[in-house]
Parts: sequence; structure tokens; C-alpha cells
Amino acid sequence: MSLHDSSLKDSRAAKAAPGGLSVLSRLTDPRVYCALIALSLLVIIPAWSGSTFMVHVFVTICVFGALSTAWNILGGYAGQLSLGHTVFYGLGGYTAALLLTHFGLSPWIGMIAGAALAALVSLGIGYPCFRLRGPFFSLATIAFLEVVRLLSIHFNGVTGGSAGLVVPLQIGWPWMIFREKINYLYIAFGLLVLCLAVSYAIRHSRLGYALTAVRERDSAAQAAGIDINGVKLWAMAISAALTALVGTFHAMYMTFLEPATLFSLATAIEIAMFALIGGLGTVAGPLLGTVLVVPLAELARGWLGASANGLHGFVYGSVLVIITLTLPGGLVGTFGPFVVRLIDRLPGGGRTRADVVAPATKIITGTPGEVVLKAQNLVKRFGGLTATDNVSLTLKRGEILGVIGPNGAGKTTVFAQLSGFLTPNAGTIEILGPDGKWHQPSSPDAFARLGIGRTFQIVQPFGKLSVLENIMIGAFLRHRSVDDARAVALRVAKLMGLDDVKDVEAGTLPIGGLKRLEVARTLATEPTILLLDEVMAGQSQSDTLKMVELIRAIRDTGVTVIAIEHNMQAIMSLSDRIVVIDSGKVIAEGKPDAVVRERRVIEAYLGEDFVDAQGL
Ligand SMILES: Nc1ncnc2c1ncn2[C@@H]1O[C@H](COP(=O)(O)OP(=O)(O)OP(=O)(O)O)[C@@H](O)[C@H]1O
Repeated sequence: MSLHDSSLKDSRAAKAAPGGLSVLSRLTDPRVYCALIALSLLVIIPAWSGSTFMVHVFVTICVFGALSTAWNILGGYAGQLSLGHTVFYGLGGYTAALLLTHFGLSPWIGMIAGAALAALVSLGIGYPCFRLRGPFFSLATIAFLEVVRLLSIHFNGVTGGSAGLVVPLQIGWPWMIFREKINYLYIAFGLLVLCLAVSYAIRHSRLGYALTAVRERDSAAQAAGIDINGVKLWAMAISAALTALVGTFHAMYMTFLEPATLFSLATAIEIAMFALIGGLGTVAGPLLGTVLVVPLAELARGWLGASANGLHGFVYGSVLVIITLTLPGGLVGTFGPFVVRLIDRLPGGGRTRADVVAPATKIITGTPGEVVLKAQNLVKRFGGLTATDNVSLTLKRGEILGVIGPNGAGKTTVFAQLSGFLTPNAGTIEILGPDGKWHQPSSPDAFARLGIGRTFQIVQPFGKLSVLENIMIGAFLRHRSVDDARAVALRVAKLMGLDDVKDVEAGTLPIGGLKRLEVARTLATEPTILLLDEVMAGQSQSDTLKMVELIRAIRDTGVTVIAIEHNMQAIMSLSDRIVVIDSGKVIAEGKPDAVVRERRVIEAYLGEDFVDAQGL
């Protein structure tokens, strides 16, 4: 049995098999043709009605659907609730309008410039803010929006200030201004399709899985080698650029720009709310939320007008309260599975994917027995407590090192340092990289990329994802394509006895299954050094025996294993070498049978009195 593969040729060949991915084949899938029909209604209905008001309503739906879809890339997929997203919308609008007014540049060019500027600004906001936790990011986006709004009022010589800026009225496609309103609908619809296509592509890509992992559990995501700030910045830049594109169009549509409208906090909250109502983190949710709420509000505004001023706000508020109270997963989260089942009954539906399991071909290269990790004089303090007190240890390629010690001895704290989750107060950790050089990585994802795979003592599943998707997130560390990651994940799932539950939501697994999933996700990262933290806890006797066999098999592929374990029988039979930690210090090290006889070790577990009483 081997765990590492360098070649996925077989799986690639298989995935190109019939029934797969040709355009025609996709179009005959009811999920695809139903989505296309539903989407095309956004143009067909207003065009057929011939009413200017209807066209306006559908332009608004497309604009807000696009804005909300773009917002969802950051707010839904990455879970970063930007509440000042209209800053990018306004930047898009003003950039294009100013380039048109002062330099006569077409808004199509201004649109691209606005998107680039918005992406840059988003990186400027995201870079410092993503390093902080909690609601800080949301508050920072609101603060930034307010600052930009006030600046745009202040620099009235450029922006027209609060009096606003009128777009020069040059009619025609190059100027994005039309007499026939339907042309606006075509552009708005095009932008909506673009945002949906980008959102769909991200959702089904390595980036999308990484964002979901970060949203669900950032520590497990880091252990899988994901640069959590890096992927959030990608999401923010893409989301900001798309928002700015829509902002340019909307400014041209309105032909008038003022800070209060373009940098509006209320609009920013509306955009987020549509996604929340439709289903956060889903492709279709933001558009569905928009389709539900915008017509209600627009019709209320149109029909009741001044006699019920502010009614659309009441409509938004009511719908939001009802939906969040009754449908916490939004429309898609609640009704999506049911609707999909219905759609799958249509002609061409109910397709299942062929499972392509990656072959395992490559065994880790390197000289057995060579030192692959050196930790020297590690010290870690938590306030007055020294949890790791001058711990030094080395790991040799292909060995199994058991780490034992009483509860609270400091074993997990050592692991956290060896995997980059804690930075030691003193001491160094060096890892032999695949390039044959020694490295001192500084973040958990850098440790993971160098081949350190760790499990967590308290399991860290991505609860809302399936078992297979959880494992895929590990596999993405070495495989860029979704199909390759899936093929690797299927192999690892099989190896770990999880193939029967691969489509089950990970959060529903019992503890034994979760422990196996923890190992599976780590194995999928194809580590060269595997840190196992009490993976046998909660396992039945037979599962423990299987786990022991599995760890041996993993080692036989050349992987170095370091395991913390309280199951003495298992760890003693498994380990080539044992390190005993007590009160943060290494108190013994050596062959298992020799270590267990050492007086200091017996004392650490059973106390000095017991040792004296037994005359040991
Ligand atoms: N983040 C933290 N902040 C403060 N104290 C901590 C932190 N993490 C661990 N400790 C303390 O450090 C000491 C060592 O904890 P650690 O979890 O490393 O022990 P352990 O040997 O893994 O224990 P167990 O076998 O029970 O898991 C304990 O006293 C613990 O309370």
C-alpha cells in the first residue's frame, strides 16, 4: 500500500470518458438547461412586456443580482461580511464617469480601470483587516466606506461633491447611454451572467474549496496548507472588481452620480441581505434573494409612491425577519435539495459521476534514517506557565516516534510548535525540504507545504461539507484540479474506511469516524512527516488495531510519523522510539521497552509514592 502518487494519468483518461464534459452533454443536463431557461426569463419577460417600468425593474434585478453575487464571493464563500461593499461600486462609477468627463474615455475603458482600482483598494483594506478576527473586518469596511464618501464630498472640485456629477450625454454603445432602455437590460444581464459565471467557477474550483474551508475552520484550513489571508485577498479582489464593473454600468444608467447614492451604507447592507435571504455561499442564492425582494420593493414604490414613503424599507425588513427566523439556510439552503430532486426527474436528469480513484504510485524518496526534522531548545510560555521547557527532539526519515506523558504535560503544545500553529518563545525548528535544504517555516501553511501534516486532538472537520470534500481540501495542497483532488480523496477515503460515508455531511459522523476523517484529510496532503495527536481516542478495539496497521503502512511508504497517544498498548507496539514529556520537559527517550522501565517515567504517571511503595 502506498499513499503518494505523482501520476494521475489514469484518472485523467477516465474523466474524459463519455457522459462527461462536452458542451452538448452539459446542455442536456436538466440542472443546466433549467438554470439557463430561468436566467433567460430575466430578458424575455421585460422584452415581451414592452413596458419601460418592467424593463427598469429587471435592470434593477440584474444589477442587484450581480452586486449580490459578487458580494457573495467574499461574504458567502469566504465568510467575510463586508458591509461597506458599495465603496467598490462607487469607485467603479466615479472612475468611469471622471475618465469620461475629463478625458473623453469610453465608459467601457473606465469600467476596466474602475475594476482594477477597486481590486487594488480592496487589497489595501483586506491586507491589514484580515489579520484580525471577529467583527473587525465588517466594521472596518463600514468605516472605510464612510471615509471614502466624506472624501468624495470634500473634493467637490473633482467629484462634484454632494451636488453630484452629471454624466455627459453622448448616446450610443461606445458611451453606454441609450434612448431605448432595453439596451441597458442587455448590458445589465451580461454583467449578471459574468458575475454568476465567475461565482460558479470559483465555487467549483480549488479557490472555492479553500474559501469554504477558511470560512468553516481556519485552523484546519491552515493545516491543509491553505494560506488563509491569501485566499481571502483573492476573493476580495475578485469580488471588488466585479462590483466596480456593475457600479460603472449603474452610474451610466442613472446618468447622475452623487456620494450619498454611490457610497451608500443602506445599499451595501441590501446587497448583503439579498445573499442572506437567497442562501449565503451558494451560487444561485444571491440572485434568488434579489428576484424575491427587488420586485416587491419596486412595485411597492411604484404603486404606493409618496403615500407610503419608506414602504420598500419595511418590505425589506419584513422579508429579512421572516426568512432569517424561518429559513436559516436561506431559500437555496432550505428548498434547494428538494428543487434539485424535482429537476433531476426531468429528461436527462439524475446523472451520477463515475468515481475515479487515483492510483498510488510514488513512494517518498530520501535516505531512510536521515534526520528530517530538528527541534532545538523549544520554550513556550503561556503567561506564567512554561508549557514547553527546553524541548529538543529530532525525527528520522521513516521512523515512528511515540510521544507520551501525563495529561497537561505539554505534548500538544510541542505539536503545535512543530506544525507552525504556535511560535516558540525560544528555540528553533528546522525541516528538511524536498529540495534537500533545511527550512525554518513561519506559518502553518508553510509547514504544510514543506510536508508537515498534523491532525488535531479535538477534531476539526469542515462540518457542512461532505466527507469526500473534507478530504479533497487536503488533496488540493498538491493537486490543482478538482478532478485530481477528488480522485486522490477517493483513494484516501477508501484507505481510511470512509468510502461508504463519503457523501455524508462530515458534522454528522460519530467520533470514531471524525478521528479517521482527521487522519484522512491530513494524509491527502501527502505529508512527509505526519503528526498524529491522539487519533486512537474514541476508536473501538478493532478500529484501534486497524489504525495501528494503517500507521505502519503509512510509515512503510517512507512517511515519518510522530504520534501522541494515551493508548499505551498501541503506542508501545507501534513506536520505534518513545519520547516522554512531563511538565513541559523531555524526561526520557529511547526504545519503548526501556523507556517504560525508567523510574522517572513511572513516577510521572503513577507518582513518587507508588514507585517507592513498589520498591522500583
Ligand atoms: N493556549 C493556551 N493558553 C494557555 N495555556 C495553555 C494553552 N494551551 C495549553 N495550555 C496549557 O499548557 C499545558 C500543556 O497543555 P497541552 O495541551 O500541551 O498538554 P498535553 O500533554 O497535550 O495534555 P493532554 O494529554 O491532556 O492533551 C496545560 O497546562 C495547558 O492548560
